[in-house]
Amino acid sequence: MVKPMSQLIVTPRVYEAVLTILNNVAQAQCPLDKAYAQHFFNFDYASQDHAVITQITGDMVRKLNLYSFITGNTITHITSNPAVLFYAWSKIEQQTIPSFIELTQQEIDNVEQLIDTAKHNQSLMDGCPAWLNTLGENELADSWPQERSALALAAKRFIRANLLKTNTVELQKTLEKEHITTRLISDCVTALEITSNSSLFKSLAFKNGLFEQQDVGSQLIIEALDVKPGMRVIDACSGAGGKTLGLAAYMKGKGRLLAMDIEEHKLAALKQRAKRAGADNIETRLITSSKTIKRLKESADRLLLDVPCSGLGVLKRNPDAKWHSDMSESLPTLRHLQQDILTRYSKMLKVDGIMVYATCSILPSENELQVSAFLKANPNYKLINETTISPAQSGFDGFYFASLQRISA
Ligand SMILES: C[S@@+](CC[C@H](N)C(=O)[O-])C[C@H]1O[C@@H](n2cnc3c(N)ncnc32)[C@H](O)[C@@H]1O
Repeated sequence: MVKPMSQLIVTPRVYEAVLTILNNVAQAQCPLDKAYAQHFFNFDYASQDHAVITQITGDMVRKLNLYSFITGNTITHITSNPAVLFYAWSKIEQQTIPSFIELTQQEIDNVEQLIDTAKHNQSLMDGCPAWLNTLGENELADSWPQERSALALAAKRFIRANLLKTNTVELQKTLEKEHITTRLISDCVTALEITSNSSLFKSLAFKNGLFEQQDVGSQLIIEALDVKPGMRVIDACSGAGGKTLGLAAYMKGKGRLLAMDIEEHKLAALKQRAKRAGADNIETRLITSSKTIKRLKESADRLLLDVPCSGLGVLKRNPDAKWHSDMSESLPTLRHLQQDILTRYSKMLKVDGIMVYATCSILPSENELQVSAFLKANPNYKLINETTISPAQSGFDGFYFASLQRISA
């Protein structure tokens, strides 16, 4: 069972908010982050209530199949009996039962009996759907149960200090003045863990570009590229620039950093974020055809291929992904795309240059097996090292990254 952070105060307004957001995710198939964004755009809450809403909704979305088993409602109709749902949540998360919910003795007995039954099925207690359990067992064998349990926990919040403007020690002091408390992370020079419930994005420190929210694994991928000021660097699947901005900070504004993606709106968001971060050596380029890539042949000292993947390493952060698809169609397509990107995009690297292939997955079929297949077909690259960040062992999100060097044309 998850140990609660503290006893949460569930007011009728919090209760209604959780049900609305949950309905949007479970019934309308809205991604959790969008459901939060929509709700919090329309309604204002005190920061304490905001935190309670996201914690309870997250607890429920992480284990929708468990709540479905206990309430007797399908996942899409999980909110049909809200009092039973909240009672079950209080019991599972060891929280105080909201004072205003009313249940019959029979409903209470039923829930308690079903929780006792569920405790004999650890996969159900971990909120793991059958398709994911089979996939995890096939790919990770004995290490899967531990990873499965780790992926069922609430995600911790981490930020990356923007080295263009500050460092972790200085940032920690600045944030304290805004009542945001943090902890230094020994494994990573840019990371702080947020230890208070404070809202980050309303802080002055965020508006001034002193940090970005980012998991430690992502920050370690940035570090692995070992970029230096003056280099020519390509981030070929940059998205909205989570890692591009970190790379820019290590480059100290010197050299050329090209951020590329196939989605224009992501590159537009990157430009906004770069402005706030004070990162002015970033150029964005939309990939419109294979020519965009061919024109950059042998041009990069460093190349990041942060490829599209199943995202199964970051289920703590995006638990809704477990319920929206069983990935039986998307996973083979993704693996094919990953190998295609490795094969074609690696040609942008100069001889002696280093590229990092990265995913936010812990499945070997998206990670080490992709890299070994690439190396077999391309003996002009060599593996320098590879790392899997295990959610079970690290407490962070799950990632994989491999550094490869091009040894000849
Ligand atoms: C894992 S995400 C990247 C996240 C990003 N690097 C970050 O740190 O925030 C993968 C990205 O690859 C992009 N993508 C998908 N197919 C692509 C392709 N063929 N070439 C380049 N980028 C692609 C997606 O739009 C998505 O933004």
